[in-house]
Amino acid sequence: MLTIDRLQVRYGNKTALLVDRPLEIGAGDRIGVIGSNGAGKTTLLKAVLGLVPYHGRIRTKLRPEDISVHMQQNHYVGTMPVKHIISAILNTDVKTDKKLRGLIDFFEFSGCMDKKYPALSGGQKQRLTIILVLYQDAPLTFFDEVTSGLDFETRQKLMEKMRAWYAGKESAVMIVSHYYDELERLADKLLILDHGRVAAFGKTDELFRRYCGRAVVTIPANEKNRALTAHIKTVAAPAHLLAFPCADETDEAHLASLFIRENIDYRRSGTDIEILYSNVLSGGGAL
Ligand SMILES: Nc1ncnc2c1ncn2[C@@H]1O[C@H](COP(=O)(O)OP(=O)(O)OP(=O)(O)O)[C@@H](O)[C@H]1O
Repeated sequence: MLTIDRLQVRYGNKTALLVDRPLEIGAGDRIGVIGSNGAGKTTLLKAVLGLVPYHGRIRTKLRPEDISVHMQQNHYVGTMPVKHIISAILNTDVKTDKKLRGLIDFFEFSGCMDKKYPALSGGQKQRLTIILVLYQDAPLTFFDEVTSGLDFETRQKLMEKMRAWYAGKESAVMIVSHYYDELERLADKLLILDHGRVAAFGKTDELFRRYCGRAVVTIPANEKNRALTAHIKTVAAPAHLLAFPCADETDEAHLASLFIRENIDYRRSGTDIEILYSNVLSGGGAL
């Protein structure tokens, strides 16, 4: 659908993004893009959309109108009800357009239609833009931090809706997010950027196996737990956790029985994107 190859974006004399390997986006892909502030995530979307000059190649048969985008900041007229904004932007009749009604119902937005934009909550504002974006049924859609600023519960609900909306659809989605939990729900591939470079790209489960093994078991990083596990191999993890890689079931069972015996709360995961991200950045590798 779209291949990004040897892409370089510079702002002045500073390289903001350098993609040194082909990144392929295919039909049905759900690609999560992660990286710390300034890693080049938005710059990548802007290059694909032709909003910034770049060197390199972006190969696609998609026409500009086949790509839709939900950028971080959106502003709408604040003096008229939202329903008029929707019908003006989409050039359709809100009352009779079945596809639009379906989206409004799906995202539980009908109660907001008579409100003005400034009167909407953060989550409602995001749902408005999502409805406008999804209405286009584009083969490829970019979402740039759709849920930033929303509370945990609203984020979870919105992501669950998005996941359900896209289930079984052929359209490809690329979603930039700082929230690992929502990417775990939505993305099956990951693009990890670090200081403008591609640190990793691939299927989430394959990357997980490469960097962390079959699973990781995590426990709180306190003094007692450190002492107890000093002899056990760890992988990189956020500061509040100790993470132990497991190559197979036997490793998992061994750790679980130790932690049960010692009455330590533990968590097992084969998909934890935060741990995966930590290990990609720390240059960790296979077990
Ligand atoms: N218009 C611009 N002019 C100059 N530098 C820019 C411009 N836009 C972005 N940059 C710089 O390019 C780098 C990448 O920025 P980008 O916005 O792509 O990061 P990001 O990964 O999306 O960050 P965030 O998570 O904070 O949104 C940063 O160092 C940023 O300061």
